[in-house]
Amino acid sequence: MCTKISHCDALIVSSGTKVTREVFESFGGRLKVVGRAGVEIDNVDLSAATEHGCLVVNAPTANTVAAAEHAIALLASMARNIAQADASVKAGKWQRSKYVGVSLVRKTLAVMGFGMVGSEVARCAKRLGMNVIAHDPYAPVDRARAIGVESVSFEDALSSADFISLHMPLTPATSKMFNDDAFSKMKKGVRIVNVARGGVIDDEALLRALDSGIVAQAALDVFTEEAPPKDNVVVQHEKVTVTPHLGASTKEAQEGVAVKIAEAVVGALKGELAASAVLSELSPFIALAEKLARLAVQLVAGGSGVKSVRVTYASARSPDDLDTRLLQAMITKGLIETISSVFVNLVNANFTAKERGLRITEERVLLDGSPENPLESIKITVEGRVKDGKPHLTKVGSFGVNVSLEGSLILCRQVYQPHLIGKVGSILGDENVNVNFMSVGRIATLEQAVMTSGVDEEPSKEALKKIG
Ligand SMILES: NC(=O)c1ccc[n+]([C@@H]2O[C@H](COP(=O)([O-])OP(=O)(O)OC[C@H]3O[C@@H](n4cnc5c(N)ncnc54)[C@H](O)[C@@H]3O)[C@@H](O)[C@H]2O)c1
Ligand SMILES: O=C(O)[C@H](O)COP(=O)(O)O
Repeated sequence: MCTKISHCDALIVSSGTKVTREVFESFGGRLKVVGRAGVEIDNVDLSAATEHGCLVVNAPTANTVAAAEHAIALLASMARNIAQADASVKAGKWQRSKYVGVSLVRKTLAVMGFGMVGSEVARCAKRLGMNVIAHDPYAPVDRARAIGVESVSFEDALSSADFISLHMPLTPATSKMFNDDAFSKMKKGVRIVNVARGGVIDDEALLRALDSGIVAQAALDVFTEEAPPKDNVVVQHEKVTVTPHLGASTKEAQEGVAVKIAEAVVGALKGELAASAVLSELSPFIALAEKLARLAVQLVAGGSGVKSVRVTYASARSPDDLDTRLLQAMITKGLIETISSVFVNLVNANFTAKERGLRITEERVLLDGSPENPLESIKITVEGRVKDGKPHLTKVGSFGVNVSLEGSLILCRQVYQPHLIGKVGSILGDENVNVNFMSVGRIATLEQAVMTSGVDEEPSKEALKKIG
């Protein structure tokens, strides 16, 4: 493929095509945009795209209904053993008592991930007479309430659901989040549907849950490895119904993503601002804006979600001399990409924010002093500056801190008291996680504080739980 495509300016792919660093290198810098005709862009090497100055755009809404309909189809066919019964009759058997199913009406469905697909599944399930609850730490509570769905905690969703349908993106936080611990909290006999990403389920843990009867049935459209090996024990399990990543495979959805991605690619090729056109003086602030937003959205996890964000730029430049469109696009990117499968770039940032009901208001603080430096600081809920060309976090809420935003950070709110720093250090040390710096921002002695630790390695979820 690499020889043919080296004469192209744009590439459009589905989830099945891996756009690797080698593909970008084979273009010799000619490739200007990669279009992902779908939602998830986990098949595109984004750091290679950035290094090669290539925009990546996707079509995040055109297959939503198709995916939701597929989830409902799998839910209903699993509950009534359609796939297993079909195979049985085709094999010349007539086993009516073997395939007695369960009803959906008045049963509780937990929708995990209340975004475009999850909320559509919830609407469909309510029309089928199901009681629907949702778990999504970043979705505004009123989004679920608006359609009569109760937002609940992860544990409450697991313990009260008869059916669980997964609709969150595959991120470091959601990878294998349905593991032995999660299955142990579920109601015995629960039924699970996954049309999100295979990686959110720990396959071995699912197998143990199926064999122990905790999980009565599973219906899977997505897999950790696609196509899964023929002898994959989960795929071959008699209690499992499987389809080959068909969530978006309707004529209507494929036409929809085709039109949307063509428009996005043309828009990108004509785009006002391309990544490579970034004014070099703003470059360090681009990274700062995105990192502050990624941090801010995680700080509100479990709250009512992010609906409106106020951004304050402190600068000695007059407003007319400082174009913040790019900074706002990067803030949108940080706020949405951290919790979603949508890929945000300069071309789609405004549209994506509006589509998710995210309001970003900007204000300026005009500083005295030399306009040499384009910006003194950017404040979201967190505040940061650029020091020696690197993004720095300087405030979390009302707490002053001073930490580099390079690499991974752990932030802990606490009442500052002796031994806490040592305890956090030893929990991380037990996991061979190297702490490259630690700082505590506090208002006064023995008052509320924020401890910020920079770490070289990603600590385990268990370690973070212990620190919490
Ligand atoms: N099987 C298919 O063919 C198919 C089709 C469409 C979408 N998908 C996949 O389904 C997933 C959802 O798609 P979408 O368009 O609804 O995306 P979306 O971004 O609209 O929704 C994802 C939701 O997950 C939530 N989320 C993030 N982290 C979470 C966590 N830890 N716990 C609970 N919720 C969390 C986000 O807040 C967001 O609301 C994506 O992974 C997408 O790739 C698959
Ligand atoms: O992420 C998506 O949009 C879905 O998984 C569909 O992927 P596809 O483009 O391979 O159908």
